[in-house]
Amino acid sequence: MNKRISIAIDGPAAAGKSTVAKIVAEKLTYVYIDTGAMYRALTYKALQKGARLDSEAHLIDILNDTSIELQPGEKGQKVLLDGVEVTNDIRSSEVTNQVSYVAVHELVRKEMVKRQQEFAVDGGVVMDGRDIGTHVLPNAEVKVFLLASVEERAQRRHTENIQKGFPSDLEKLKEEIAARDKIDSEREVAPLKKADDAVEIDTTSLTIVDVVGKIMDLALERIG
Ligand SMILES: Nc1ncnc2c1ncn2[C@@H]1O[C@H](COP(=O)(O)OP(=O)(O)O)[C@@H](O)[C@H]1O
Ligand SMILES: Nc1ccn([C@@H]2O[C@H](COP(=O)(O)OP(=O)(O)O)[C@@H](O)[C@H]2O)c(=O)n1
Repeated sequence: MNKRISIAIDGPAAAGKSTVAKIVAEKLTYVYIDTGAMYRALTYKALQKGARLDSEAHLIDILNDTSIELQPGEKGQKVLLDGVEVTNDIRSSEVTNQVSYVAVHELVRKEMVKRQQEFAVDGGVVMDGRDIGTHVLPNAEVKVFLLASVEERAQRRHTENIQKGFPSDLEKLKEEIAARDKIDSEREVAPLKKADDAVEIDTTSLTIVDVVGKIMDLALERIG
């Protein structure tokens, strides 16, 4: 049997990480793990409980009492929070605009990283996030850092919102994406950063098929 490797895909908001990670995982029959969904699920629960998002102690208490499951579903990955599906709820703009404040806390990250590493223990995973190549899977055989201009990323989310029938304001999206990138890149613990050994791919003028092709080439080289 071929070696089952780990593939880490990091990058800023709306760079295309989850889209290509999902396709690469399908092609290789690997498990896809969306780590952003885990931070989103915790944020959703904390907001429901009226928790202060600047209170690390409160958030870690909530997380220690929370189960987050990621399951393959018909339309991509399903997210279960304490056994209840929240796949769509965690994509609300309220969660999107608050999640980076939850993700700054060291103890929260430590627990999330532990859970993520457990998912990946047997290899055969494609994991996307912000700190996968640098902290979660530092020994991943393939590390990719996806980039695109903020204008392109906002336009992609805008098109996606319109296709889904959601209200969408391109200028506001641009500001929100830039604000989230800033918090994610400037936080002290495991900031968004390209791992030294990651391959950078600027997707601004690439199609999804192009990006998947480049990652598959890297993966197949390592799988042998
Ligand atoms: N290379 C690409 N070219 C055009 N659109 C893309 C590309 N990659 C992803 N997209 C689209 O951009 C949007 C954001 O992608 P997504 O995978 O959700 O980003 P991320 O996981 O990095 O936040 C989606 O609507 C997706 O279909
Ligand atoms: N490994 C990760 C994944 C996400 N996150 C946080 O979770 C947020 C949401 O991640 P996401 O991947 O769902 O974001 P999108 O780019 O898909 O909108 C990010 O903006 C980060 O604040 C993180 O800190 N570390």
